[in-house]
Amino acid sequence: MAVYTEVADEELAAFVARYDIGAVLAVKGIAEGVENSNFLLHTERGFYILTLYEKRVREEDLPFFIGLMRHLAQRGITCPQPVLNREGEALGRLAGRPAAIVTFLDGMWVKRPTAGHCAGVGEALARLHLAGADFAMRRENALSLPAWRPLFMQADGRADTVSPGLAARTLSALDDLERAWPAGLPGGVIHADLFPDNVFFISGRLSGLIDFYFACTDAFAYDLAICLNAWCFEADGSFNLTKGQAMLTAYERVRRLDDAEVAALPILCRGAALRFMLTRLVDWLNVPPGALVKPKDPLEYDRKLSFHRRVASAAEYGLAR
Ligand SMILES: Nc1ncnc2c1ncn2[C@@H]1O[C@H](COP(=O)(O)OP(=O)(O)O)[C@@H](O)[C@H]1O
Ligand SMILES: N[C@@H](CCOP(=O)(O)O)C(=O)O
Repeated sequence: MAVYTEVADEELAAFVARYDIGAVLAVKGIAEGVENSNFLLHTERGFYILTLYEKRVREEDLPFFIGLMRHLAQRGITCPQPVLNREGEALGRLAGRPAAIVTFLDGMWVKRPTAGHCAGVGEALARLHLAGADFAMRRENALSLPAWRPLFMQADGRADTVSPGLAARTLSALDDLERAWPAGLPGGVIHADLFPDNVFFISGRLSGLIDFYFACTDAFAYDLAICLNAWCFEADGSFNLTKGQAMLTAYERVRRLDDAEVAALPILCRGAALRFMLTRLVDWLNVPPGALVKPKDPLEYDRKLSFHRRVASAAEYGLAR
């Protein structure tokens, strides 16, 4: 469960009283997620999500995330909407953290995605990329290539305690990526964390996207690489070509990849795998005492990275050209 910050009942009641959502009837820490503290808030007006922003979210970036969710919703992307308090503000402070209340989205995330789910995500991702085109704000990706070596340094020489050889494998991948990371690919607003737990479905149909707190301005194809990593591998570590094909075909029905993006896909997939391996590794080695959180396995992404390092072209992900 990701609850890093506890909220006292009186403090919560005073915070909620600033909104037009009635009094608090119940509040529960949410048993998913690893980044922020999330609570399901039941008030006299219905259900909401209360988020307290934690370590990786910079307070100055919050207007970008809040503005983006509103912008995307206006363009037909179903995502949580920030609730404004009586002063017209979406952001406040609670228990010493920046905090916001957003609308509750119906739907469930899928633990075992099928090729059909992967197609749904491919299409939704491309729609998100197009919908973000006229969003006026920019936010650099704080977890892109320049951040990876410093993140690895945070593992503080302890990588090999997680798996023998992990430090050497990571450094070799980092060297390769720093030499060849592509520049100038088509880009704009990307979600940057569209994992299964951030995509809701109702009766097999995609019903909404959540968790825009890594969203930023970066290459569209990198976002697709993140999704290929997160959705198209099986529990035994194998890449499922049918799922990759379903995702890429559905994406391209909405937004066609250009030749440079197709050529870059293998290295983008390596970068995406390394990025999630590194944040997971740092979190695995630094669980805050008393936090209710289940850290995610960094080695899952170490194995995915090894797979991508053997990939020669986007055809191996299922892209037909
Ligand atoms: N707007 C929402 N509507 C419904 N459930 C939500 C909403 N936001 C978050 N959740 C629930 O909370 C969980 C954790 O949220 P998430 O934003 O992924 O956490 P984190 O900020 O730690 O990444 C989700 O998997 C989902 O179950
Ligand atoms: N998707 C990331 C973790 C990001 O946080 P979450 O709270 O959305 O799960 C990963 O799997 O490493």
